[in-house]
Amino acid sequence: MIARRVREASVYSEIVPSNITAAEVAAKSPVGIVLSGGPSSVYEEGAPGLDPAIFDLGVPVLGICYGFQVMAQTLGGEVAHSGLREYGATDMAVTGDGGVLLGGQPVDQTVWMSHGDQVSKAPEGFTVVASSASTPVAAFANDAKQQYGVQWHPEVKHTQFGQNVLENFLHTAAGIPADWNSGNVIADQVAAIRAQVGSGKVICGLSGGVDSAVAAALVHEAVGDQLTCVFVDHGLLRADERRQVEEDYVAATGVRLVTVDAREQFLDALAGVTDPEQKRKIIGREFIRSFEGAAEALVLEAAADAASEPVKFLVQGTLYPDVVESGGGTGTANIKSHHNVGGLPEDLQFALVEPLRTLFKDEVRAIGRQLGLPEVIVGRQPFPGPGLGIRIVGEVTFERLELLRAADAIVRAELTAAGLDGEIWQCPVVLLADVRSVGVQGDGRTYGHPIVLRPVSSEDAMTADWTRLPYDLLARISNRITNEVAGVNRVVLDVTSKPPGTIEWE
Ligand SMILES: Nc1ncnc2c1ncn2[C@@H]1O[C@H](COP(=O)(O)OP(=O)(O)OP(=O)(O)O)[C@@H](O)[C@H]1O
Ligand SMILES: O=c1[nH]c(=O)c2[nH+]cn([C@@H]3O[C@H](COP(=O)(O)O)[C@@H](O)[C@H]3O)c2[nH]1
Ligand SMILES: NC(=O)CC[C@H](N)C(=O)O
Ligand SMILES: [Mg+2]
Repeated sequence: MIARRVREASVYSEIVPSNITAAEVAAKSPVGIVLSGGPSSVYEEGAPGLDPAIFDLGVPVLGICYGFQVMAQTLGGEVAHSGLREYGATDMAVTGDGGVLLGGQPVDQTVWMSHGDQVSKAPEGFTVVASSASTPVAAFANDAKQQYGVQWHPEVKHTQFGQNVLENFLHTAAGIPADWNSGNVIADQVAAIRAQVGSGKVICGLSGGVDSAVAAALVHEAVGDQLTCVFVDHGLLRADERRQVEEDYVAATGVRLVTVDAREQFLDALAGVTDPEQKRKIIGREFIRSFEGAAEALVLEAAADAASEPVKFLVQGTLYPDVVESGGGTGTANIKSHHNVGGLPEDLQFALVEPLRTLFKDEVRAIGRQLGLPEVIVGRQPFPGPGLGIRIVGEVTFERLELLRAADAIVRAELTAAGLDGEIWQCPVVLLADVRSVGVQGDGRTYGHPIVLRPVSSEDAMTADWTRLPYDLLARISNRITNEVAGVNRVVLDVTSKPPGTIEWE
């Protein structure tokens, strides 16, 4: 979230683990450092600390929540567990003139807090610039050293002046210009792709989704017809998806596209598997096997006329959230293994070309528009690579896929008819295959499965809220699904935000 908000301030940002050394930080030449929050308590055995020399690099630092507490502790202040916890919206007051971080903001404001520990004494040289009823030291500043900290979460939208705090740190305190945007990404990436692949052949996993469409367009811009796109029909697709990609997509972009029919292969590999992480790893592996098959076929085809070399490069539309959620490196939690990152097999032979790996979805959409991709592609709702495979809670079978495909088609048709496609981020439809409940249909007893509707609103899939769909629309969807999809006798609505729920159920 913090990285995302920094980008929103037109400053490039990257996440690194807390055990990075000062030398490694220096090697990256950062112009500012933000220390994030976290669940530990600084005084606990084994709590994440940081290399104290980071504070001597002369780089401006902003500590947030746990980062603020670590800063206090490392620089000679004190952190205590007072038993006064603050969760959620909290009244905070700016003290004095607020300094660089809070100057110009209203004295009384609402911030989002989420902590049980607090800084009981600011380190020497630091001025307290905000406090709340339970937290006298809610923010501090040391202008001479350009070091700042806040107990609350400025990255959260519920914090009234949160973005302003971040921008004050970035632009005013650290003096970083607001000059990062998607325009420079295109030129940089085209150059980087050319340098990486040279005259080699490249294949791109193309799904019909936004990310791979934009990745393919960038690579096409860089290396032209060295590129062939490969669409894998793994049998976990939604109704009509294959035709859409094969016809509409090719018509809009003119890319060279090969389709691999891997329906049996995926279904066989998934037989008997119910654990979500295991499903994701199997799907990740079978995707790569399909790409290998397609690459070999291309080489054989080329062998007929020209010198044919193996395809060494695989383009994927991997985004930063895929990497972050897959536990991208040390120090971040593994939430779920996205098939294209954490689900990749160990014996991967391809060199990956992932020009969007550091970007968020809205940035990718902006790049797609700049590259001239049509709105039907750029504005599409996301659909995960593992598809319906991670929307069947329980074993994936052909019959269950058919059932879910039918329910999903109804939901999509109704949302489109209601004109809501542009308003919701996406609406996973989930089959609880291991749950059954009693119903009465056609005057007889049924013992069927529930279908879950998961409409969400989001800006970047990092956080999301459940979308308040009109009741009459929900009623129509429920009615149609229970009438038209045999085996389903109940439709339920998921009213959980992210966090704590993720968007997909598995
Ligand atoms: N059916 C598929 N065939 C080939 N490649 C795929 C397929 N599904 C996913 N991929 C690859 O995996 C990557 C990640 O999938 P993901 O769903 O995150 O992206 P997307 O489909 O391109 O965009 P969106 O998030 O809008 O659905 C894709 O960019 C693509 O490279
Ligand atoms: O290509 C993908 N491969 C995956 O393995 C995967 N898992 C989740 N998603 C999509 O990512 C976004 C965030 O989803 P979650 O809140 O469920 O993690 C949502 O948009 C999800 O649909 C995936 N996309
Ligand atoms: N959100 C956080 O960073 C919490 C920090 C620390 N665990 C606390 O409870 O005070
Ligand atoms: Mg997709």
